[in-house]
Amino acid sequence: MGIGSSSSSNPESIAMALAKAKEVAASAPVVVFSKSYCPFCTKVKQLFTKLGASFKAIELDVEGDGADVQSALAEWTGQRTVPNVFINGKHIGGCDDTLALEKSGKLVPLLTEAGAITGSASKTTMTA
Ligand SMILES: N[C@@H](CCC(=O)N[C@@H](CS)C(=O)NCC(=O)O)C(=O)O
Repeated sequence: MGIGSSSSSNPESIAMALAKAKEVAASAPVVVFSKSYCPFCTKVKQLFTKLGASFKAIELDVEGDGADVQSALAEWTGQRTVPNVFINGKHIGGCDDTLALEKSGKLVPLLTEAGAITGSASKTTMTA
């Protein structure tokens, strides 16, 4: 491994990963840093799908620099676990945090404001 290699977790590669994490986090209305085998990640992605919200998922166990991005996210957000959810570029938290937002009725407005939910809301009930 030569000097300047980005394939190991050193401060330099984590700094690069931090720049990437920040760029990716703001690159879509909803971004989920995830792992393909993580049940909490599946749950959160299923919730967004159920709500009709588009999202971008980055599977850190598949990405070559996933470990560095995870370390960068831990430094930046204080959260090392996945899923690590961003809405409108803003850090939301993990699965529990996202589910709590839904329970309190705040998630759909956030998703709508971010532009992740477009068109008519499927859960809207019209009473005559
Ligand atoms: N309470 C957390 C649970 C998340 C969690 O435990 N995720 C596991 C993967 S299933 C994790 O990130 N473990 C550390 C790691 O993969 O590095 C949440 O609500 O998001």
